[in-house]
Amino acid sequence: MTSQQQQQQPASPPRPSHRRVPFPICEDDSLAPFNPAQLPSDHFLAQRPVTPPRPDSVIDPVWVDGARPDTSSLAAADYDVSVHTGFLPPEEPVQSLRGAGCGWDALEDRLEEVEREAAVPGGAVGRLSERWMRSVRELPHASVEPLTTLPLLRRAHVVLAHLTHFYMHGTFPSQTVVPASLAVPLVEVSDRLGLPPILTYADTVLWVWRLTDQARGLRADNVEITTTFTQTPSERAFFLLSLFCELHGPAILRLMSATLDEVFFADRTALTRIARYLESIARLVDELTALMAGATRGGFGPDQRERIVPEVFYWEIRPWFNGGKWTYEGVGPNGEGKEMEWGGPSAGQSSLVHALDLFLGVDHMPRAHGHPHGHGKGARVAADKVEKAAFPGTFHDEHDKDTAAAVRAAAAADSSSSAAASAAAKASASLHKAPSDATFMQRMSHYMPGHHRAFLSHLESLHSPNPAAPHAAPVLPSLRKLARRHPHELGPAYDAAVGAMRRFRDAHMRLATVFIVQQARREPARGSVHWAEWEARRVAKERAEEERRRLGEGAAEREREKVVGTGGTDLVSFLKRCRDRTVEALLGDDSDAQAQAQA
Ligand code: HEM
Repeated sequence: MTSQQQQQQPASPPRPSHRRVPFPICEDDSLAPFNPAQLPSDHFLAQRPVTPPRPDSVIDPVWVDGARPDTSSLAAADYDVSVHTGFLPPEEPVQSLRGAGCGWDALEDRLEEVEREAAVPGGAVGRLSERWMRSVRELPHASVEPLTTLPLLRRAHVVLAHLTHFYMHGTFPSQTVVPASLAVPLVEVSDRLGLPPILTYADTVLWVWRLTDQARGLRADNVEITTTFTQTPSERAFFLLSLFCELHGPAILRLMSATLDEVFFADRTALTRIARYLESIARLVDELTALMAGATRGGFGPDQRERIVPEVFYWEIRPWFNGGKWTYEGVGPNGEGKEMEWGGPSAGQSSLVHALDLFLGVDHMPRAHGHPHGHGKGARVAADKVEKAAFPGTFHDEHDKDTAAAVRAAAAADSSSSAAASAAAKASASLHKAPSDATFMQRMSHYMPGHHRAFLSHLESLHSPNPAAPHAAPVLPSLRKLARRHPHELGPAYDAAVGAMRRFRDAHMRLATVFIVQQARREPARGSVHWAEWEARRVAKERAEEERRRLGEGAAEREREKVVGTGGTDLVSFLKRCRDRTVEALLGDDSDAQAQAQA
């Protein structure tokens, strides 16, 4: 543009210098390249966490310097979120700790051995050799001393968490004691990462990939999953499905960041831009939905070549993921064992989905049935009851004590007996441990790397005044509030984004139905360790049917619910509830939107 043309342009209103979308949003974006110094200090992608994650666990000063997240990513580096890779690490993960010394070579060796041993037709749950199990117990204690960077710590968690799950489910019924050779370094490494000492979504998706061709960078057709339990294409595809979703993270986060910049100003230009960004977010979320729909139909990813076989997933892969109430040997203050209960990995631990919910104002807080906005104590108690029914092992209650006792008793008995089977079923229903007043989504955040959890809590705090420091930082109106205030400018775009999240959850429910609910009803292979458990359930169900005939329909219905339990009914109603919470966020013809706008 010539200087003469510039003079003829209508003068645009002066704008503060930090009104700048921090990253190029799309190809034709005309904004200047991002300079991190231009971000306002309270920008959600700029600020250091107010409280660093798990500060009490950072005991090694070397770690403080060496393991800080990579700050070259120009995005919320202190939160370990990258502008190029989102919640995935900015560099290809460390592939091996060989050469680190201090016991890590031996741990890598055990992992390589067991991956080979477990790669047998029909799966190896409950059938690992005593030779391998013993070799794990006899491992020298690995020291975390050489793990001075975040990528090294991540690899250590991947190795130890996989070895732990191989070990615990290498016998049937599963083990209940994590040997000190795994437990001690796992707890130490977990503390430093702000993770629980169990296999998480980070270990199975975020941190276990490598590039096929280094020159082509991170993209869906150039990435491979490196560590699996079964070495099957189905397991690789299962993790790739989530990884492909995460690849949308950078674009989504950039749009969220740009939106929040505009929310700060909320003038006419800002509202137009926000509407555009929300529509783009809706399109990106629809791409996640398309991935899920592809996986449900049979093929997804580049050339639709990835495929997860539902029965292989359910019977051969998924049992390796189970968490439980385990004794971690040698981790107590005086070297004694410590009992802890944790659930296994779930894409419910994906920070990306949580970030979208927070950003759009999808509220998962428990509330009383029929009271969509009820948040009182009574409402929470009622909703907790529903969650307890769906995930009985999630809560600390009498049931947990019974489960541990039942498992111990069953382990002592014949492993093919129905007692062992039903105890194992009970144990595998033990999913997630966390405070009983937290929602499922809150509990899932305990399974995210500490930096990501801090990122989400910072995102949340942008809209909520800090009662301890009411004047500390300006509080942004939530996007939902803003959309209600400006229904004409923002309503349709906001609803488009929330509607996309609803379609995402609809597609996810279909996926869970095909891969879990339907499979739970099918008979596993006769030779597999699951057959006895399945048979015990079948017999119990038959008994319930007899009861139905004896007691009449209503009572029998209740019996049937008890039997199906977490195998189907409860899971579906839980996922439906997450979907319903999303629908509640829609503004639609929200009658009180105008009233809010006046407020
Ligand atoms: C075959 C693939 C999948 C299956 C069988 C599956 C199954 C499940 C199940 C059983 C739950 C209930 C809670 C739990 O057990 O952890 C769940 C929750 C959840 N999953 Fe998946 N899932 C799959 C893929 C994905 C993917 C690719 C994503 C997205 C990254 C995802 C996101 C979520 C979220 C966010 C929740 C929490 C509930 C909600 O927000 O609706 N899942 N999933």
